[in-house]
Amino acid sequence: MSQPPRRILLLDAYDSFSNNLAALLRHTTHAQIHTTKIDTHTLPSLLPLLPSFDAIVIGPGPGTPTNPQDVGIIPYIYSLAAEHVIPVFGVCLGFQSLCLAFGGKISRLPVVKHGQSSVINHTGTDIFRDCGSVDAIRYHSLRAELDEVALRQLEVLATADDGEGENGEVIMAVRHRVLPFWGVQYHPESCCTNLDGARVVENWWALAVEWLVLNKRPASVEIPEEGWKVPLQQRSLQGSATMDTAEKVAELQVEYNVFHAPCLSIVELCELLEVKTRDEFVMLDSSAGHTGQYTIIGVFADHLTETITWRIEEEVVSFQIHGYEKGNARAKREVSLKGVEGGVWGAIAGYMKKKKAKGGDEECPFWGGFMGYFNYESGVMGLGVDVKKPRPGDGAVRRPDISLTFFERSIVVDNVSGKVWVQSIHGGDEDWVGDMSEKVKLLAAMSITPTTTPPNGTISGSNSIVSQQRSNTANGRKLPISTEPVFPSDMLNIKRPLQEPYMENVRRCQHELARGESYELCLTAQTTVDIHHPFTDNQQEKVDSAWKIYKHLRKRNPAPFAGIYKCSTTCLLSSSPERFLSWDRKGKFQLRPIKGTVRKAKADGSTVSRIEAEAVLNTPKERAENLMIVDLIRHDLHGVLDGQEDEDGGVKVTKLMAVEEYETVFQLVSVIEGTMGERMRGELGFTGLDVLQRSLPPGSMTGAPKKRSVEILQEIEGDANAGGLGGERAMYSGVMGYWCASGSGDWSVVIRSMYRFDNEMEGVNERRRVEGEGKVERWRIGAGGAVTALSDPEGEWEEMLTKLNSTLAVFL
Ligand SMILES: C=C(O[C@@H]1C=C(C(=O)O)C=C[C@H]1O)C(=O)O
Ligand SMILES: NC(=O)CC[C@H](N)C(=O)O
Repeated sequence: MSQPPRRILLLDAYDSFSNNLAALLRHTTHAQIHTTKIDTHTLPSLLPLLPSFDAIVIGPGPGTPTNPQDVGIIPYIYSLAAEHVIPVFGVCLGFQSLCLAFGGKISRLPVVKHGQSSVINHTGTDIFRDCGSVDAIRYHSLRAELDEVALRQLEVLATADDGEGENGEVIMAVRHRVLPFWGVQYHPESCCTNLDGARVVENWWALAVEWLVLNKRPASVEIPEEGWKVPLQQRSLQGSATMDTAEKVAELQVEYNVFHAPCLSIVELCELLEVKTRDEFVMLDSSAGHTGQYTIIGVFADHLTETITWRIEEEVVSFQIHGYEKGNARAKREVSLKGVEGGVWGAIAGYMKKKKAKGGDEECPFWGGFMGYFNYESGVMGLGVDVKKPRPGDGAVRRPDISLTFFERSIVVDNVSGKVWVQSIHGGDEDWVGDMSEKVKLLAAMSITPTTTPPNGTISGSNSIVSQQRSNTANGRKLPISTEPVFPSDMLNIKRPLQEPYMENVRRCQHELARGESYELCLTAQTTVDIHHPFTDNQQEKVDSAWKIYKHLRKRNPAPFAGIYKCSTTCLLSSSPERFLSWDRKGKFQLRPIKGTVRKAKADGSTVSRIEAEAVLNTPKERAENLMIVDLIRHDLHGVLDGQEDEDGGVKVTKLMAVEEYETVFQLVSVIEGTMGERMRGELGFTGLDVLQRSLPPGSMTGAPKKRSVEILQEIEGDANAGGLGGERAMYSGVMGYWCASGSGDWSVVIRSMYRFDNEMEGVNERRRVEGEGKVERWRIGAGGAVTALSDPEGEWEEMLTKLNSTLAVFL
């Protein structure tokens, strides 16, 4: 007779590492892991479910075990009546709660440990059986102390010696002397805890099963669906997207021309497409090495190109078709989100569900599809955190929190090989593809100088990204980087955050870290640049500096994830170095968080060398900052890719803390990858959008644990003097990128960028016009950095300025 599966209940205390623990449990125990939040159930609703489980694991989390709101149902687990007792393994907050439940005392560590490793001294017995030398990662501000009375109930299995100058000896693991309860203070699931450190989970499971057998606990029964409160299986956005039955899935045939144009200038190409005079222009631009290879331009077509926008406050999503006169009834429709599963995300997924592109060139990353942004607040909403209202800058004109344009026509340039694709998924669009190809070829031909182009049109030596990047080249020659500001300084009014309030915010963050509320907080601030345009008689003339500024930006701060999104009352200009999330057509996912920054320019005018940068980035402070985000990102990815009982996303860290060089900074970068299984992508209808939605906002911009950190930052970032917008970040800290109708996607973190709202510009204009001073437009630039317990406020201020200046430099 086959045994029923073993099941473990994982209680998640709103941490950003819980899914890593679930993955480790799944691999080592081969049991089914079911996760629920610490406050989903009350004791009466949980008790009837307990026979369905063989053990409970209580995860880490922010806050303190003495605060009922931070621990929810946890204390009840340790005080279950004898007939309900079940084996338990507590990690960090779960461990501290175990100690507290049996007489231990919780206090603050004099020196907190977040993302740092320690040698664990252990007994070599019990859950440490066969564990050799344990090197483990710690994320805690609090400690458990056990006096004689508590020690009668709990046995210490491991400690770490932090030295008398720090915390002295800190308890790292305990077990109850009679009951089947174990706990560890360190994080066995961290990717930098060694194998011997993770082995405790395997040993615990063996001991737990032994206890189950000895105590003749009956085999677990099926989980009753009702009473469980959360769906046992996650649903995909497309799986739940309702489709108009009249509408059918359209197979969109890609028509394309591909040719070599190695001397094509991206700037000239944009100008050919009338970037200077158009109200709307969208381009994802790669103007420097590493991950940056392609430039993708979405080409607007009258009466065809559609933009989807949504604002958090609204219960409708708007669809606007490009090119109609204002007021034309066909230009815009609004669709109610009432009853739409997945809300605006479900609506976006449903839109894409009907569009499947085929027949494009596999080598080309984008065939047609969505390009646009999700701002920071749209991600915050998804965490179940309220967005602060009223939002600054709000005015008469609608400012979307999500804006995505569906492009049927596009031009893609491979900046390494010089290949160009002109493509359309509109069907019957050969004429446009043909005409546009001719125009682009002609433009490229005009730039060609015989010395740089081989006669047969192929390119030699194209294997180095850097050597073939054409960002700062014209006709193959490297241009000197222009240091001319875009506008004369008397036209500008720049308002930077003030140093003292910013440093005070760093200290406030550190206070929260000391209290155990967070392990790392990415503090940010915003700078405004007002451009005062001289008065002209023609007030209708549109102030458009965007292209002028962008051209400078791509020269001054070349970046792999640069871009322009000028559409629907907002304009975003980015020169981001950071990929957030990409996925290919076969379901392979990649995240590439950056954490750890060194400025290249030294005070004496010389430049920091790579070796010097590596020395700085190899310190415990920088490595800890990066590791915390790596563990958080692993959690985000595991959360979706391992979501189904029989699915294993194979989440792996493929690059840990590599030093990468950019125009003005060195950065510490890690790469995390995973795969979405065929069943998930096929039958269950999961797409990259599911991963994107559940991973926003980017962890590198929040800190860990994500939810609590976001709440804390909303409070701290309110102060206007410190560059706060009342807790709002808007486009900054969001993501920008594409979701191709072929199934792939690539999204960057919106940093080293600037953005503008039309209403802000016009609001100021009106006043200025009356005063006869002309027009004013306002750009905002966000910048910040991760604050940890090891940060120094002055250093954080400098780091924020370094990042700010990589973008602000175009105005200086
Ligand atoms: C906050 C910013 O950057 C983020 C913070 C980093 C850090 O703390 O080292 C590095 C890259 C980004 O994830 C910014 O550029 O404004
Ligand atoms: N990782 C954790 O669970 C941390 C627990 C607690 N908030 C502390 O800081 O000590």
